[in-house]
Amino acid sequence: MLKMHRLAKAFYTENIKTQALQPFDLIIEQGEFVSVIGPSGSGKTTFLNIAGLLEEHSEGLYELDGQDVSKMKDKQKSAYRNEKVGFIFQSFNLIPELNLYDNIDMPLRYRKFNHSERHKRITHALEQVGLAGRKNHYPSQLSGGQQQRVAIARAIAGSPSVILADEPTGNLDSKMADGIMSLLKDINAQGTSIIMVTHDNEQAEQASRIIQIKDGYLNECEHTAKAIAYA
Ligand SMILES: Nc1ncnc2c1ncn2[C@@H]1O[C@H](COP(=O)(O)OP(=O)(O)OP(=O)(O)O)[C@@H](O)[C@H]1O
Repeated sequence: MLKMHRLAKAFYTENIKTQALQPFDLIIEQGEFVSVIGPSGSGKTTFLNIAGLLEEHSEGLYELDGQDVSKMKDKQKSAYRNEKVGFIFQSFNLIPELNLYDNIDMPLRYRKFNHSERHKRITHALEQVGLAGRKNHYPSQLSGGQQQRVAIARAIAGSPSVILADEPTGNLDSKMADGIMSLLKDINAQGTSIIMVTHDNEQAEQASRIIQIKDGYLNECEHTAKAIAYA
């Protein structure tokens, strides 16, 4: 569960203050699928980065699975991030020099799982994304949709409580995008929370909740049509 209370974020560059996120309250229960929409520069990535412990918030409280993350030291925070959060990016962010198996293995090694536990997790994750037969391939030998599946396998192999996806289908054609959306829905149905930034209203509608961010203000929306009307 993610619990944010009066959370806000300001960036300071030289003497300029940018209030990227205005204070907001938000609770996301375990197992929810939440879409985040909003115009360019509105604060979506900042929100996702704070949720994923990649960025510090400047005010308020953030608890991830009952732990107050603002009290954590850097090392403790990265270990907690690695355990609790899976990331999926628009540009896949796979390591080109490593085959699929080793790409998925990287974050698991960091968590010091033993060899057989890692093998079990990698094999299962590759099966779930439909790439079991490709473990020795390299990212460049795969289509964009397949590369995103590897990134999803890497995210789920660690059994995170939440997956944060920043425009996961932004670089894919519509058929591949549909495949990735149904995979994300399957993973969500197994209990993993998903928070997905998207510019695609049809995709946003597939989530159980839609949050719109505009000029740093977060608002809950019942429908994207309503969000567009406010934009
Ligand atoms: N590291 C930073 N330093 C200073 N300002 C920043 C930094 N990161 C983001 N901002 C500012 O915070 C605001 C929100 O940016 P953010 O990247 O979160 O928007 P976004 O909604 O994700 O945009 P897009 O859809 O274009 O990716 C913008 O005004 C941006 O310029």
